[in-house]
Amino acid sequence: MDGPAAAGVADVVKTYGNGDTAVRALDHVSVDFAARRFTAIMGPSGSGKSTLMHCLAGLDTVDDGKVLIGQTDLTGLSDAALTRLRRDRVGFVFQSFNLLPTMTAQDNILLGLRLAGRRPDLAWFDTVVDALGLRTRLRHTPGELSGGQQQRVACARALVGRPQVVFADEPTGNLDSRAGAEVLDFLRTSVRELDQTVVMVTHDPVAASYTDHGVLLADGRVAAHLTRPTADTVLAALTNLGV
Ligand SMILES: Nc1ncnc2c1ncn2[C@@H]1O[C@H](COP(=O)(O)OP(=O)(O)OP(=O)(O)O)[C@@H](O)[C@H]1O
Repeated sequence: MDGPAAAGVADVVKTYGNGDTAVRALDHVSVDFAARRFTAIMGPSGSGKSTLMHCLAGLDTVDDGKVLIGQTDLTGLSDAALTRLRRDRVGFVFQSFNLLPTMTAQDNILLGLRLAGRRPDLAWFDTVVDALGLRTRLRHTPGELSGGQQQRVACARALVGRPQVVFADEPTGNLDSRAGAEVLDFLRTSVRELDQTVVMVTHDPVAASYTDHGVLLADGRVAAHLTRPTADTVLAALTNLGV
C-alpha cells in the first residue's frame, strides 16, 4: 500500500436474510483503497462486489467490522451524517448514467453542489469538463447526447465536488467498446493527472486493465490482489477461481 487509504473496510461481515436462507455476502473482508489510485473490484457473479461497494459508499450497513472513508468510520454515523458524507465526500458513477432528463449537461453536473449549497470551483469545473471533452455539449439535455457522452457527464458530476473517492459501478456496462474505452481512459486520467481516487466494480477484464490494482472477490472473501492487472492476468486469476 503506497500512501494513505482513501477508503477501506476492516473485518467486515454482511449477511442478507437469516436462518436457512441467510447469505453471507461479505465474510470478514479487509481491504484498503489507496488514495490517488484506480482500483477494480472483480470476481464472479454473487461474489460480493456490489455489496462491498454499497457498504463502502454508505448505501448499505454492515453487521460487523469497520467501514472507513478517509478517517471516518461510517458504522458510527447517524443517517443524517451518512447522507452528508455521501453528498460531500463521495462521488458515484452508475451503469445507467442516472442523469435528470430535463436538465442540461451543465445543470446535471452542478446539481449536487447546488443542492448542498456549495459554490462550484469554476477552474476545477473547467478542468473536468475539458478533460472529458464535454465543452461543446454543456447545453444539451441527456436525450441529445450519446450513451458515452451521458456517462462522461455522469463522470463530471461525480468529480466536480472533488470527492475523497469516486465509486463506479460497472460504468461501461451500457456502452459499446469505443465509448467504454473513452470513459475508462478518463477515469484513469482523473487518477493520474487530476489526483482523484476511483474504485470501480467491473466484470470486464479489459476494463480492469485500465486500473492500477485489482481486488478479486470470491464467495464474499478477498481471493487475490492483482498489481497493474492486464486482461490476461485478470482472466488467469478468474480461471484459478474456477470461473
Ligand atoms: N438484498 C439482498 N437480499 C438477499 N441476498 C442478497 C441481496 N443482495 C445481494 N444478495 C446476495 O449476496 C451475495 C453477493 O451479492 P452481490 O450482489 O454483492 O454480488 P456481485 O458480486 O455484485 O454479483 P453480480 O456480479 O452478479 O452483480 C449473492 O449471493 C446475492 O444473492
